[in-house]
Amino acid sequence: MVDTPLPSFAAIIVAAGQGLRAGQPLPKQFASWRGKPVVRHSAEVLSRASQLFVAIPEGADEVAGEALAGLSGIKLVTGGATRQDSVRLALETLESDAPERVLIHDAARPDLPAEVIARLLYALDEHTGAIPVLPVVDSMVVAEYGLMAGDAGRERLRRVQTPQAFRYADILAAHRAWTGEATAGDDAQVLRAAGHDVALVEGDERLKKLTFAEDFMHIALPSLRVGTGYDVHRLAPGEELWLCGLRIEHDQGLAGHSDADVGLHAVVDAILGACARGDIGQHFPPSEARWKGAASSAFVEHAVVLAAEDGWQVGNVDLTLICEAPKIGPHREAMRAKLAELLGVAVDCVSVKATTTERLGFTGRGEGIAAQAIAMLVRGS
Ligand SMILES: Nc1ccn([C@@H]2O[C@H](COP(=O)(O)OP(=O)(O)OP(=O)(O)O)[C@@H](O)[C@H]2O)c(=O)n1
Ligand SMILES: C[C@](O)(CO)[C@H](O)COP(=O)(O)O
Repeated sequence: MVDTPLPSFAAIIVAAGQGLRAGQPLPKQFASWRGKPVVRHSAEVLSRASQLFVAIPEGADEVAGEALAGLSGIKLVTGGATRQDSVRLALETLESDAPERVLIHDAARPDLPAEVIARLLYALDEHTGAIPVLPVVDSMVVAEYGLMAGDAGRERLRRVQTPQAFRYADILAAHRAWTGEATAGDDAQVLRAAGHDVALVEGDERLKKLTFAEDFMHIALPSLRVGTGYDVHRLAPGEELWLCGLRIEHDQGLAGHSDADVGLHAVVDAILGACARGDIGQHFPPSEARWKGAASSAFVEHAVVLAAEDGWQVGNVDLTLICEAPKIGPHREAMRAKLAELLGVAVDCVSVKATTTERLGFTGRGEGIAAQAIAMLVRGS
C-alpha cells in the first residue's frame, strides 16, 4: 500500500494553545524539543501537503515565524479560545481553495511518522473520517469520589491521536453544525455528531502528545556524550615502553615529554572531547617541565575529574592500539584491568584492541605506535 502515491491533501496544524501544563519558557508548541521548535517537526513532515495552515495564538506571528523559518508555503491563521475553535477557523480559511482531503494535527505531537499519514489518507477512500488509535494496555476503572466504582472495560477503548483525516467538505459542515460541548475532545467526535463514520487506523507511540514538563525533561540533560581520541609516539631505542599504564618489555620504547603512553593519551583525549574540555596538550602542555617523564595515568585520572565536574562519569571506553610490535594480546587483560582502575569503571566497560597496518606506513615500518579511542560519558548518578 505504501507504494501507492499519496492522494492530494491539505493540512492544518493546531498550535494556538497556551501550553500551560508543560510549563516551558514559551508556549510548548514553540519550545525546543530534540533541537528544534516543537511545531517545526510536524510542519516539516506536512510541508508535502498541497496547503499547510498553522493555527497560532493571537499575536504570536513573530515567534511562529521564527519557529517555522525557511519552510515555504505555510500560512498562519489566528486560532481561537479552544482547540475546536482553532480547527474551525483554519477550516474556514481553507474554503477559498477547498481541498478534497484535510489532515488536522496537534502541533504538540511532533514526532509524526509518514506511515501514519499514508494509512489515514488511504482510509478516506472508504470513509469520511479516519483517526489513528492505539490499544489501552492498562486496566481501566470508573472512578467515583476517589474510589474504584467498576471496571471500564479496556477491550472496547482506544487511545486517540492525531493527525486526523477527513473529507474536507464534511468536516467543515460538521464543525459548522456542531451544537455540542464547546470543547469537543477532537474532530472525530464532531464528525460523528454530524452522522458520519470514522475509521480507526493503527497509530504510533511516537505520536505521544507533549503535555507536561516531564515530556521535555530528558531533552534538557542529554544523558550521553561521546568523544574520540587519537595519538602517535615515535619508537626509539633506550626508551621505556608504557602502554595503558603498564611497562612492557620491548627492544624499543616510546619517546615523548611524559612517559609517552600513547594508549592512555588517546583515552584522555576521548574523555576530554566527550565533555568538550579541550585536549591533552591544553591540560598537560609539553612545554611545562613538571610533565617531563610524568606517568600518563595521572592524565587519565585528571580527565575523569574534569568530566565529573561537569556531571559526567565514564560509561565505557574502546581503545585500539596500532602497531606491528610488541604483540598486545598477552597484555590485553592486564591493560583492561589497569585502564578500568584508572577510569573507575568495571572491566567490562573497557575494551582494548590491537591491529597492525600490514607493514604499511610509519606503524608498519615500526617507526611508531598509534592509538585511537572512543569514550562514552553518562550523566553522573
Ligand atoms: N485554543 C487552542 C488550544 C489548543 N490548541 C492546540 O491543540 C493541541 C492539543 O492541545 P493541548 O495539548 O491541550 O495544548 P494546550 O491547550 O496548549 O495545553 P494546556 O492545556 O496545557 O494549556 C496543541 O497543539 C495546542 O496548541 C489550539 O490550537 N488552540
Ligand atoms: C485531539 C487529541 O490530541 C486527540 O487525542 C486530544 O483530544 C487533545 O486533547 P487536549 O485536551 O486538547 O490536549
